Amino acid sequence: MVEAESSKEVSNAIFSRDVDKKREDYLEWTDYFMATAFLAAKRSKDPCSQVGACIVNQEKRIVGVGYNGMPFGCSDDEYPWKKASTSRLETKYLYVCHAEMNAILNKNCSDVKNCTIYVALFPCNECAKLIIQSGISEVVYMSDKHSAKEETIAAKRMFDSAGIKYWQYVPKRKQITIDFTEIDWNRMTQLPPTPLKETK
Ligand SMILES: Nc1ccn([C@H]2C[C@H](O)[C@@H](COP(=O)(O)O)O2)c(=O)n1
Ligand SMILES: [Zn+2]
Repeated sequence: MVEAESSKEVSNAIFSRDVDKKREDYLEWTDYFMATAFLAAKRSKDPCSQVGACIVNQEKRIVGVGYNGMPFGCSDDEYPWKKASTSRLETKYLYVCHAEMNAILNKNCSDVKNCTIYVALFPCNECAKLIIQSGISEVVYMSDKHSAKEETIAAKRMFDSAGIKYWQYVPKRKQITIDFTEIDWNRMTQLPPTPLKETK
């Protein structure tokens, strides 16, 4: 009996310590903004590459989000998603709007001057032009897998000339899980609620 009481006290102490103190494993700003870009990418219908972008102002407010997709009025059920065909007109490349372009065009403020764009893939030359002309001053990217392509080399050349800072994001964690059921978890135990017993 005495033993049971004391172990209860110990567990209460652990739980109260965990819920009384500030959380330590919260998302840092860069992780949050890059994760927002990755979440947006989940909307993409592109079967090969889902790219997302998130524009953030100097007050750390998200002012635009986008992902790669077909333009308005151009049905993503009708336009091609193929990478290669005998005719380029039958590939996605002539039609798809890049994530960066959509994020800039989706902006919810008058301009994106001095903003930072978080993007899953290093911008291509066409998006680099849009980024520069829109006044964005910093690019944070996750992957540079197309670094040898002319589009990427040209993009970097233009960023260097225009004084746009760019740097590769190295995630602190490999994965971020979004679990919609978590909100109903027990605050003290961090466990899912015990399933209700079936009543006869
Ligand atoms: N920075 C980028 C690079 C590419 N995209 C889009 C354009 C296409 O939908 C897809 C690339 O297709 P893949 O050649 O990998 O089959 O990604 C973008 O939005 N932003
Ligand atoms: Zn692009």
